[in-house]
Order: sequence, then C-alpha cells, then structure tokens
Amino acid sequence: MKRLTDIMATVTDLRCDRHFLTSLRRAGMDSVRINSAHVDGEGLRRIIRAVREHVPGTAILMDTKGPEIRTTQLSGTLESVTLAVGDEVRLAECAATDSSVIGIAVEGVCSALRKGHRVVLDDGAMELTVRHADGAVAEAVVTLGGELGSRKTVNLPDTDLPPIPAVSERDRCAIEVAVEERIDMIAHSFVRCAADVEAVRALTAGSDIRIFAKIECREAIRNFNGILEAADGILVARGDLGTQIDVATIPAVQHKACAMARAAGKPVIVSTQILTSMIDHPYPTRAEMTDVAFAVRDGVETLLLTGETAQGSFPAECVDAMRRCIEASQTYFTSL
Ligand SMILES: Nc1ncnc2c1ncn2[C@@H]1O[C@H](COP(=O)(O)OP(=O)(O)OP(=O)(O)O)[C@@H](O)[C@H]1O
Ligand SMILES: CC(=O)C(=O)O
Repeated sequence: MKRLTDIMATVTDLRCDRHFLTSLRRAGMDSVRINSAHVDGEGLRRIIRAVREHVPGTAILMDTKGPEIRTTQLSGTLESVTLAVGDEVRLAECAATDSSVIGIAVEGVCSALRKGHRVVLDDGAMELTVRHADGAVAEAVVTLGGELGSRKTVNLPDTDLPPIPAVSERDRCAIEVAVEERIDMIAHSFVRCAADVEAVRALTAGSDIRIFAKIECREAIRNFNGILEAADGILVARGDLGTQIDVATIPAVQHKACAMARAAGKPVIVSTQILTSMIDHPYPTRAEMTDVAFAVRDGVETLLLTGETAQGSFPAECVDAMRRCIEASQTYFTSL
C-alpha cells in the first residue's frame, strides 16, 4: 500500500549505526529528522553520512534552534539534576547548569524576568516561579519537579522578552552544513512571522531545500496566514506549543492548521508525544493510536517521532506501531 502519511524519525549522533537505522527503515521509517539544537556541525555531518550510507534514499530534515531559549549544558559529568518542589535555584545567563544554578543559554533573558513569572522547562515537564530578579541572575523556587538534562527547552509565558534574532549564529553554521550536504528540508523553530521564514530562505538561496515553519508559539498562530504563504510547509510542534497555549486547545489548532495548509496545497508535519508511552513500553496506548488515526484522516503528510526514537527504549517498535495504524486508518478512511 502506498502510504499517504509518512513516518519521520528523530536520529541522534549517539545512535545512528547501521543496525539502528536499518531496523527503523525495515519498520517503516520514510525520513529522518536531526535536531541541530543538540549537535555541532561535525555531529550533523556524522548523522547525515550515516543515513546516506546505511539507509540511502532516506530524506533528511534538519531542525534549527531558531529564536528559542534553552538551558545550558550540564556541568562536568552530570547526567541530570533533580529539581524537587520547594527547592530554591538560581537562573544565570550562560553559566553551566548544576544542582543550584540553571544556566540560560540566551543573553538578556534573565534580566527580563520579574517576581512571579513562570519558567517552564523541558516542554512543561518542570516549572519554576521567580522569587527575586536582579539583572543577569534571578532566584526561583521549583513548583513542578523533575529531572533536568542538558540543553532543555525554556518557555517564559509571563515574560516580555527582548527581540531575539530569527537566525542565531549557531543556526547560521548549521544551515551552512545543510546546504553543503544538500539535505532535503529545514524546519525552522519558533517562527513568529513570514520574515523569520524569509531569513532562513535567504541563507538557503540556490539550493533545493524546502523550508518548513514550526508552529510552536502564540505569534505563529496569530501570523499563520503570512507564515503559510512564505513557507514550503508547516510543522505543528506540539511540545513547545503546549507550553505557550493551553494544551486543551492543541487539537483545534492542529486541525485548523492542517485544513489551511491543505487548502493552500502545502504539506504538514505533526510532531511530539505521538507515542510517548512507548519511550518506556513496547506497546502504544489506545489514545496514541487514535491520535495517529485522526492525523491520517486530516491528511497530515508526515508524523514525526521525537524522543521515541531519539532516546526511547523501543524505537523500531514505535515506527512499526505507527505504520500499522497509518495503514489500517488509511484503508478505513479511504473506504468511506
Ligand atoms: N543529537 C542529539 N544528541 C543527544 N541527545 C539528543 C539529540 N537529539 C535529541 N536528543 C535527546 O532527545 C530528546 C528528545 O528529542 P527532541 O528532538 O524532541 O528534543 P527537544 O530538546 O525536546 O527539542 P524540541 O523542542 O526542538 O523538540 C532531547 O531532549 C534530547 O535529550
Ligand atoms: C518538535 C518540537 O520542536 C516540539 O514539539 O516542540
């Protein structure tokens, strides 16, 4: 059966050997995503080379950082730090992260924080509330605890942020590699308006790279029409989106974005927490299968697995479950 919904899997430089990649391909993977927020230029090239060697013909998408905010690398050999409810931590710009300091990788962010502002970490897995803010350092208390790893996403729903350029220096280097390696697609993070898409397009001029705008902030929803017109496609990035808007409204936003993209003849990728229970378990939940089926019904071109294949324990099982559900759903919906 020719599937109308493709499967894209996030692949890291820590896990991109022949056995891993061929097991994903055998299970039904159609394309690969590389998250450039977690690798340098050399790491990017290593993953691209591995994909081309072990699963030739597989399309490659590179996800940029965009004007997003992340925590810094953990100090020394730390693998994670535990944040327990009630713990007091300091937030400091560009410092390494350890159990008492959380480094914020973008300058000017801490000085925009005010008492009472929420600091949401790792797509909503943890939350802090600012107690005291003073220049480049702020003090906060943990209100939702968890384990914090390196370079996790930071969302500041209450803070007026200083303007952050659409394309960071790090992105510029990653895009240079993407153009040199002639990959297929770039998904730009935290697109706020059409101009952010144009900024990436200017850097890929002369190449065939298709540019997808990631819809993951309130400005992107507000400026959706212009963004859709400027981009070659959109990626509904539900991880960050769910920290910026009420998660209860995500299905409606996703459905509307898909309908508008279809009407404009542009492809849609939907990502994040599609099979999140399978990070630790070999079987999907019924609700996860329903999410996949409704994406097929809505004409989503590509479903993107993130943590499930980047670091989960059952990556091939995830791709297999997704493929079986796509096929069964396509058979049903096309028979109606
Ligand atoms: N190249 C990589 N090297 C190391 N770890 C990685 C890499 N890519 C992803 N990961 C790990 O897998 C997790 C899930 O991947 P994912 O790409 O969804 O990242 P993310 O940090 O949540 O960012 P985003 O919001 O852009 O999706 C990451 O948080 C990270 O811990
Ligand atoms: C994929 C991604 O960036 C997100 O869901 O936030």
